[in-house]
Amino acid sequence: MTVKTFELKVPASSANIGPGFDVLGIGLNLYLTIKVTVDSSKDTSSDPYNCKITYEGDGADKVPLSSDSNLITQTALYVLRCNDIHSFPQGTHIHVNNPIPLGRGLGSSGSALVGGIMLGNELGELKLSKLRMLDYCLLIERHPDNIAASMLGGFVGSYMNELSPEESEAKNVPLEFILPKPGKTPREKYITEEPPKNIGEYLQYNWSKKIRCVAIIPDFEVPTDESRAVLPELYNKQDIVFNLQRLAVLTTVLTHENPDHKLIYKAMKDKIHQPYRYKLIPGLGEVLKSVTPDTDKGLCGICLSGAGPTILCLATEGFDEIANKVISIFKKEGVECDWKLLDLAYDGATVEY
Ligand SMILES: Nc1ncnc2c1ncn2[C@@H]1O[C@H](COP(=O)(O)OP(=O)(O)O)[C@@H](O)[C@H]1O
Ligand SMILES: N[C@@H](CCOP(=O)(O)O)C(=O)O
Repeated sequence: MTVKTFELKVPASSANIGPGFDVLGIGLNLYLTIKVTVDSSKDTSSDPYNCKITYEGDGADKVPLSSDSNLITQTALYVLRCNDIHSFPQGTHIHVNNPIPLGRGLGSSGSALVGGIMLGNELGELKLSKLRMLDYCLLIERHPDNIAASMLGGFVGSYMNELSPEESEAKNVPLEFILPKPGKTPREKYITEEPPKNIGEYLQYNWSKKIRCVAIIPDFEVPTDESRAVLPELYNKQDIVFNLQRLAVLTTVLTHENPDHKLIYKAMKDKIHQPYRYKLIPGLGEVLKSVTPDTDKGLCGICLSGAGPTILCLATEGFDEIANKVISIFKKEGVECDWKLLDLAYDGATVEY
């Protein structure tokens, strides 16, 4: 009888940071943990792929516990399948503890994907590097900002490489062939090939240790798919240049040891995703307009976190006051909020035996 145990820890993320839509992200010290035990003497045959799942934390009332429909295990099965392994080892048990609120723009799905890929990597003893694992993540998530921040940690910029026509075709394969719905897709259509190599490039920037993150979390979900569906296909030149100019300044100004609050605030403005998302998040326009370094001591910048509805305030002090101001604006719209004071998770996703 062999027993193997290990624990995966994956940070939450806040993607975009204002103008860096699909480009920038920070890993946050709010961790999805996955405790794994493989005990070959245990009977796990009641699950279609031999994996007992237990779960606590956010989403406990709705996250599926069958390995063919849970995002973490579906993702692990995808990596295993690409490496010619078609089930979890006999006696696999994963216990998930998830404090990351689902559907709020703190990267819960990105963290689940990163956790799932790492789970497959460990169980299959595949020895994939973090960069290679990001290729697998990108076939599912299709934008690099949140997954790169969760996988690598810290403050990360990323872009997608231009791929050959064949590689692009492989990258854009329908999602249901990668994460098949239980019983819906014929087995022969499952993707069993490894993803193209080096789909993305990533760079970790420094981050001023004086800047902390206030996440104000409204009590409703905005699924990322819906929040992306409201964005236009085409943009005008002025709006793109507006964002590019700010992005160039933002990635450096956030690294300065002594933060320039007013410059950060201005450099965090955006014209390519936040305005289109106002209609999904009552109060968002008012929040972004009303909380400023002039009116709120300690505030550096404010933006929508990921696809929303969470608001990310970067600040050096006055954390409670800033959070309470945002909460009071949402309250006028009938929206209740929770809030958390977070710091960057510099190590990214980890595995411990
Ligand atoms: N720990 C988890 N385990 C299983 N599924 C998860 C987990 N975290 C997120 N998900 C899935 O991802 C969905 C949320 O993804 P998404 O809409 O992209 O929001 P977010 O901004 O939180 O990433 C959830 O409704 C759930 O289906
Ligand atoms: N760039 C993406 C980021 C989505 O992040 P999430 O935390 O909401 O999953 C977007 O803005 O759509």
